[in-house]
Amino acid sequence: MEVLWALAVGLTTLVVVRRWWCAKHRGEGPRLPPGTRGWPLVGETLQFFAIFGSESTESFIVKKMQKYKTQVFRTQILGSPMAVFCGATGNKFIFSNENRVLVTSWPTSVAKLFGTSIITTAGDEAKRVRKLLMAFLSPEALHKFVGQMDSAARLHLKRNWDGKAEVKVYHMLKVYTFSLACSLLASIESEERKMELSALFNVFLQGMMHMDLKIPGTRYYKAKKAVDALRRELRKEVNGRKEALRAGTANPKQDLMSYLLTTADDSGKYMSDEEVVDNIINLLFAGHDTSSSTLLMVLKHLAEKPYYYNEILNEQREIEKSKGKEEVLNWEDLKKMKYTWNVVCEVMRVSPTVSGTFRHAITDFDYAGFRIPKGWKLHWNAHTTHKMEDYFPEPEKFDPSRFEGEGPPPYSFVPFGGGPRMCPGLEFARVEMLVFLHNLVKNYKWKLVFPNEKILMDPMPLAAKGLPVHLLPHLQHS
Ligand code: HEM
Repeated sequence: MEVLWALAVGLTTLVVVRRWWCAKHRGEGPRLPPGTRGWPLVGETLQFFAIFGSESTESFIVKKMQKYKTQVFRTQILGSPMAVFCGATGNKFIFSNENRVLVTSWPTSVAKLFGTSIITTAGDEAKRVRKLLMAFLSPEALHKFVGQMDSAARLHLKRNWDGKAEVKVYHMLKVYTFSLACSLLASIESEERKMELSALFNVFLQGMMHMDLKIPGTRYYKAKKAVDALRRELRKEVNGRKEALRAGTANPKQDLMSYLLTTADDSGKYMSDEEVVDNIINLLFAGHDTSSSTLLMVLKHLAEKPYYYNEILNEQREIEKSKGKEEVLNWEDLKKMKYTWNVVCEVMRVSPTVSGTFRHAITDFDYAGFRIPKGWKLHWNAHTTHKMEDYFPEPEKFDPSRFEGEGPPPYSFVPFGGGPRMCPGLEFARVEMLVFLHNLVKNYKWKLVFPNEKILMDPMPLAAKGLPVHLLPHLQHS
């Protein structure tokens, strides 16, 4: 009974405090976007992050958009006021105004772990780093890595899928994308070395979004230790590579590490060894979980939709027929994978791997008739844009033909973001995923072990049971 009384008093107090808080801030400026600050201190953090915790990621934002009927609304997340920009118009504004009125934004604790790398730089420095990275990540530079990716995919399938009746797709895809990233970014080929780095990397990933408590045993503390160890290990690789480049036993264009060590920026300046290490860690982070989560969703959709699987198989078989048995894929082959890529795009439309990212306002500015004050956080959201009827008729229908011809209107399909901060790894991801799908479908069909397995957003799509599948190898075809 006493517990009930205490609960009732507690709840009433919370409601009164909340009303007082809302009333206090109601008059804070007629031109601010509509919205509410939610509860004192916590604001609407729980509701907002709940969108990342379930499959129906758009509910919080969609409800607010329906309520306010504007292109932008305000909320309060983790103690900061935030404006949420909706739809293609909102995306266009955010992507076109980097360094003018806004800049990219990561929590300080996360930025601290990444040191001096692309995501922690802004303005001219960000442009300089991006240009150096693009020397390796541009389509032209990636041409020569297609064959290497193909060999890596074949080897991975041979070692980890062939002869198995069942595989846990999520784990296998992570192994594949991490291993490929180690090879292409730093020519790390030893399985033992990859496992050592992957173990450190996983501790880093598990703790990076946690609070910087500086208490031994906490997740962030462990993540900091793990990233320090990763830095030491990659520093050893960099030293070894510099020796080899001097001795002429390494190729200046063999991987990202070599590119970064041997390419100067427009002013003739080279990246420091620390910068090279930090950027490789950054790309390992940004590049492997994203691709594995996307492939996970592609494999899930293909298991559920045999029609699209068969169409992809036909396309890939045509490419296979045009090649010798041991001949690896090349850039021309990738150009023929249009249908397969349209299916991947439709999967990224209905289940975007990255829901959206954050910026912050570096000056007061006006948008859609509202004032956004300097210092506010800003958010753009792929999930909501991808489900808008205006850009995608019958948005719930799975239909890869949306990507034929001109495709969706500008800024409406944004799985890789946009503008100067757009994902620099887009082409890398495209090639990596197409090459993997080519090799997978031509060897296997698969069936979900748990047809209704839940997909969690953590914050990227993750299958609750790891998406185990029954593997059904094709009978030998001519
Ligand atoms: C399907 C796979 C991938 C998806 C869906 C994806 C998506 C994204 C998104 C949405 C952003 C934020 C863009 C913005 O804020 O406007 C981003 C940033 C980034 N991505 Fe990717 N990405 C993928 C693969 C990769 C790969 C393979 C790499 C590297 C090899 C990579 C490297 C990066 C980096 C370094 C950034 C930060 C860019 C900056 O802050 O300027 N990504 N990615």
